Amino acid sequence: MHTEIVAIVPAAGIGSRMKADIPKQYLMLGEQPILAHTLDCLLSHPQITQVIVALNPQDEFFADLPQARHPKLVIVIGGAERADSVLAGLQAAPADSWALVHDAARPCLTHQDIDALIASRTEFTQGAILAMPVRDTMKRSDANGRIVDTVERELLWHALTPQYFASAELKLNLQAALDAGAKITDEASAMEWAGVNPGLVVGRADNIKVTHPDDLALAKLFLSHRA
Ligand SMILES: Nc1ccn([C@@H]2O[C@H](COP(=O)(O)OP(=O)(O)OP(=O)(O)O)[C@@H](O)[C@H]2O)c(=O)n1
Ligand SMILES: C[C@](O)(CO)[C@H](O)COP(=O)(O)O
Repeated sequence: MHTEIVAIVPAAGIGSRMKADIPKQYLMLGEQPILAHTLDCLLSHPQITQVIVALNPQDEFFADLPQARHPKLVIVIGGAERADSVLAGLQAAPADSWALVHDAARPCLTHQDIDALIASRTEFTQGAILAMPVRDTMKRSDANGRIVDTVERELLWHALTPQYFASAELKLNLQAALDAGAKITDEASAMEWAGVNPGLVVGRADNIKVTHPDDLALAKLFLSHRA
């Protein structure tokens, strides 16, 4: 059974936690911006037929990226929240495709992890996400920063991206969850809202999301080790 696989890249954020003077996806990471690294990984994967990028309506940087002219690329306008940007990408996805939704801010993704996630569909037929088991003891705090209790960590995971679902099912469930006012911070939470139990595929620890200023040096170190 051949299924078309598209990548959807929410890239419409402003990166406020990064405290930079430009959106974080355009901060230089070695020789090119963060988003360029992310796009290179997805555009070069042989099973990905389209890369749909959701941009901020005020984006003034994307057109200058060499990747902007790639024949596999499709541009859509993102929305107020990440989920809205993903939904805009899903509107442009072929109806019978499967979507790999991947944060622009995760530039250290590898083909190895993409291959593992795509292959997981034989086991997780309703979709799966890359994730990392929690390694530290996990504490829950009160509003004053004091420990309330320790959370059992054996079954806790860090959700990563890509997150891999049938485009039509994800679009339907994401729209319904948002219409119902559900808090949706990743694609799996929309599928969970609809009663699906997505699979968890162990991903690389270096597939970090560049969120705070010190994440940039870490991402640079990870990519330099690849080279
Ligand atoms: N309205 C939004 C908000 C976020 N994103 C994208 O979703 C990804 C993960 O979100 P996050 O790391 O939170 O990025 P920002 O929202 O830009 O960061 P911040 O929350 O610090 O402003 C990023 O690639 C970001 O560009 C998006 O496409 N549309
Ligand atoms: C999708 C995600 O990267 C999974 O961990 C995360 O939920 C994004 O959160 P953000 O606050 O939008 O960065």
